[in-house]
Amino acid sequence: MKIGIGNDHAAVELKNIISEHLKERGCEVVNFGTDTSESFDYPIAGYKVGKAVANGDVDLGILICGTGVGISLAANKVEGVRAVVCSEPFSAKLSRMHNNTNVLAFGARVVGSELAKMIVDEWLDAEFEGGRHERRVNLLNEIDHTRGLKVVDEA
Ligand SMILES: O=C[C@H](O)[C@H](O)[C@H](O)COP(=O)(O)O
Repeated sequence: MKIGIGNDHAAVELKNIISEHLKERGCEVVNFGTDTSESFDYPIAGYKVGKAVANGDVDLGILICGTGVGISLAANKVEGVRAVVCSEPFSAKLSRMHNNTNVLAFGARVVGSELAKMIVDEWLDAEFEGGRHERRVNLLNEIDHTRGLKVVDEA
């Protein structure tokens, strides 16, 4: 599996730890983030990873900034991206099973490295369940692709 990883200056160390962890799992890792502590604007990395996921250049994306919030917001602006910010493994796992998320974000100022690895593992090991969840993800996709939702707009 090919994973795109992105980060800002707040998350260089955790990005390196998570990249190593991903490689140990057998993943190929493509780095879209900064590698220095110099101030770096998170939307750039969030957009790059989001675009790589949406284009199919990578299978999934992982984003880390101070909180995971800004960088996930940037990724979610890219059509086709469903990014989730998680500080614990349960939501990470369910976000794939129910919401078919394709980008995971967390905060280097929020979670420690061991918890971050658990979040990543639960997310990667989970699978989309489909069924009723597919209908809901399709509604999300409709908003994403058309900026509207027929069931609401035409009611
Ligand atoms: O959501 C944004 C991220 O948490 C950034 O990492 C954070 O805003 C950067 O803050 P600063 O420039 O104060 O390090």
